[in-house]
Amino acid sequence: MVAQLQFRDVTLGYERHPAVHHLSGEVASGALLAVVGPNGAGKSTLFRGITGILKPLAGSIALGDLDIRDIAYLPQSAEIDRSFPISVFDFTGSGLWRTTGAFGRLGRHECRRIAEALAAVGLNGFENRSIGTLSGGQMQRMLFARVLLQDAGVIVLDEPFNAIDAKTSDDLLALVRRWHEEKRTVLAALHDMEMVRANFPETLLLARGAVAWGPTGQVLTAGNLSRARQMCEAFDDSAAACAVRVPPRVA
Ligand SMILES: Nc1ncnc2c1ncn2[C@@H]1O[C@H](COP(=O)(O)OP(=O)(O)OP(=O)(O)O)[C@@H](O)[C@H]1O
Repeated sequence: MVAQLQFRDVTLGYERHPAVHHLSGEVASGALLAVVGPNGAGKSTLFRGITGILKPLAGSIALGDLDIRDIAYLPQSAEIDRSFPISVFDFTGSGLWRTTGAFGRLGRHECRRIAEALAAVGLNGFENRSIGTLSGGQMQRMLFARVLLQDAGVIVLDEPFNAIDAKTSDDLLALVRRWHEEKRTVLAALHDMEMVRANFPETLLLARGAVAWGPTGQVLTAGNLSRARQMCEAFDDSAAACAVRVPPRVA
């Protein structure tokens, strides 16, 4: 197994209050991993750590030879400021920033790629619409189009199927399957356990720390799910960072 991501006793949090505690483990290159857990379990926090938005309070997340720009991140749609005056075309085109730079000119080739990505998610004809006019499902499709354009080796999806209808969810799940077939590493935070059981071979059950991590069938047991709920309920949100700081290991 070639590890793509390594969590080395990593603790992540906000203003010195830990939200994810002492997580260790590896995500193999090409894995299709579901990250599940109750509300507040730390799924988004973990993803912010992986994408470099949040620096660890202790421990580290090793990326091997992966460049952080080769990680595509689909945030929860609630995190997108829909009042920002930007068109669907330009928003989606920001997926090309890695190659064009933030103020790079979009040539004919780039414009064609953006159009193709929008077509792949069923949004042809929406190019000139302002993002604030999109429905929830259309917004989610646009976020997937941006990830498509990024052409990244690691794809991190935070609740990608939240509050969307079955057709949209099926279409977008097909893209996830395609990324997996293309040997990209995909991590997705999900709440729908049936979807996880049917589509994600590996699962990390999180409740501020790892409750279980491995083959989905062995992780999603009634006992583990109940333990995760209890651990989240018992967690003290105002706890200070651990007194003993674990130094990052040298690769
Ligand atoms: N920006 C922030 N500042 C302070 N605390 C935060 C911040 N974001 C999250 N938290 C806290 O960190 C903890 C973990 O939250 P997180 O959003 O990572 O959980 P989650 O598993 O993604 O939850 P959900 O399923 O509800 O999206 C929660 O107690 C939350 O209140």
